[in-house]
Amino acid sequence: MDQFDLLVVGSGPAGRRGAIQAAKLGKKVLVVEQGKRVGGVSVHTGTIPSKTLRETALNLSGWRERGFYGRAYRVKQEISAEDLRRRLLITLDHEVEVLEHQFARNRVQHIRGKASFVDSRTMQIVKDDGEVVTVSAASILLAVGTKPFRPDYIPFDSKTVLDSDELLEIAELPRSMVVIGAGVIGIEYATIFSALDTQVTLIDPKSTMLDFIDKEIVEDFIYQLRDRNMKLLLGQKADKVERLPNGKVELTLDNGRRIVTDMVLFAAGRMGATDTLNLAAAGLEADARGRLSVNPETFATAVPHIFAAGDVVGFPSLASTSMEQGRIAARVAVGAIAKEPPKYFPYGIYAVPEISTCGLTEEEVKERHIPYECGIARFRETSRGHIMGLDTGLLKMIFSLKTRRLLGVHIVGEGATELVHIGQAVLNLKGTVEYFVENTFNYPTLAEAYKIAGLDAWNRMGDIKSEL
Ligand SMILES: Cc1cc2nc3c(=O)[nH]c(=O)nc-3n(C[C@H](O)[C@H](O)[C@H](O)COP(=O)(O)OP(=O)(O)OC[C@H]3O[C@@H](n4cnc5c(N)ncnc54)[C@H](O)[C@@H]3O)c2cc1C
Ligand SMILES: NC(=O)c1ccc[n+]([C@@H]2O[C@H](COP(=O)([O-])OP(=O)(O)OC[C@H]3O[C@@H](n4cnc5c(N)ncnc54)[C@H](O)[C@@H]3O)[C@@H](O)[C@H]2O)c1
Repeated sequence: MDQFDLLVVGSGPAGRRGAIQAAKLGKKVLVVEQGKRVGGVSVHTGTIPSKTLRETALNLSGWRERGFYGRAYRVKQEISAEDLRRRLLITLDHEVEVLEHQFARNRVQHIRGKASFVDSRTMQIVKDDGEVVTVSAASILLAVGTKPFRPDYIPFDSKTVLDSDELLEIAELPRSMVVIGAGVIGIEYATIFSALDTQVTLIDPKSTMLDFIDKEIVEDFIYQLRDRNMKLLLGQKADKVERLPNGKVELTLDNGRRIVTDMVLFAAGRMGATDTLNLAAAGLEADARGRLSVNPETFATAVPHIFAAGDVVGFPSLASTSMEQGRIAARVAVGAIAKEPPKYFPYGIYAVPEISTCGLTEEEVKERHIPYECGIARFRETSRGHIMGLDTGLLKMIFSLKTRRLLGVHIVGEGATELVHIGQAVLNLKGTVEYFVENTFNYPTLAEAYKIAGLDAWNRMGDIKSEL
């Protein structure tokens, strides 16, 4: 039986970063991955495919140029599912190639198979051909991620009623689509398909959406979705979903309303992929959603030499945070020093338009009774915005009146997920409104919106007090 310093189950962002970190510290590392290729949900069905699809949709539809040339502008008149898939396959190939090269350079061994516990230090790996390999390790990192939540009352068929993993395989683009679940996945895909001229209806039992995002940003976002004729049915539930003989799908909502559509995407959350790990043999137990509890600083589970990181430990379930969690877990596992990441990390929602945010929302600032001032800039006020033909886009910053420090930055619009990092740096370095007022920004850029929003707040906050 082979013996390793660290055995990593799963090759997504958490597993991959953890494995390479341990290898960089000179440890003998094995990664087990059940999928055909390394990369995890992030590379094969989640982050990278959805973002590639978005990029292709925006490029081929000419979406970014419509501010100038009108809503009828198209780069390609007939966009097919094949057009979308072509770019996807090339991007995924590159991602996997880079990852395999990283493993090879760092002497990380990897094996294809399904891992499950024999005891707390031993796992068996069942390969595709049925061969069983047993390995043991001083520490184990569970980075098994999640799979889509698929309740029994939804008649999934991979063609007209699908989950978000299956959506990438569709043969043709639907003319109409109902998305069930207005979480991040549902919203991203709903807006991407809407940009491709699919008539999209988004349904969620909750009467609000994106509750963790600043309300003003969500209101602006919703306005933009309605303005382009997307239907938002919030506070409504699909009680029944039936496939019709003519190939369409009929939904019956809890208020009796019926909707007939070409395709249904069910995107109502994900479950930790722990059901086949035989956790009990290691002395571990998952919660009802298949997730594992960990110490938030070390990512150790209840069994001290078994760690878990990434989506399997729950919030925030991002590729970005999963990578950091995996790295920290691996460092702790092999006895190196690990530092907690800064408190505020960015959240990027790659909808059309993008939303990105870091720090406290205005609602949170109010709840904490912090006296504050907001600064707002609209992209259409920037020269770069004029050049790009933008008539939407909003950047909002919130400052403490007491310390003048930036408390939160919230953006909706073109480039939001890139722009947010300026605010994130100022926030985590404890910068004040003066940073934006005193520094010169490149011109013309969208980043100039920071300057405009900074000045907007500063004009109302008054000049710096002498005691500061
Ligand atoms: C549609 C979609 C879009 C997303 N977009 C973004 C985004 O834009 N930005 C962002 O930051 N995040 C995004 N995410 C979230 C992101 O993909 C996840 O946070 C990230 O993939 C989690 O990484 P992970 O390492 O925990 O596991 P995963 O990436 O889920 O990988 C886990 C791997 O473990 C393997 N595995 C599981 N069980 C076993 C076993 N028993 N034996 C062997 N192997 C096993 C699986 O096959 C899988 O390959 C998105 C997710 C989805 C679904
Ligand atoms: N850009 C990004 O960072 C990004 C993109 C996609 C996904 N993700 C991650 O993936 C994870 C999963 O995303 P998600 O959108 O599937 O889940 P989610 O939990 O964020 O949202 C699920 C939505 O479905 C609704 N819902 C729950 N049960 C339902 C039911 N039975 N019928 C109808 N609606 C129901 C909920 O009200 C909620 O609005 C998230 O945690 C997210 O962080 C991140």
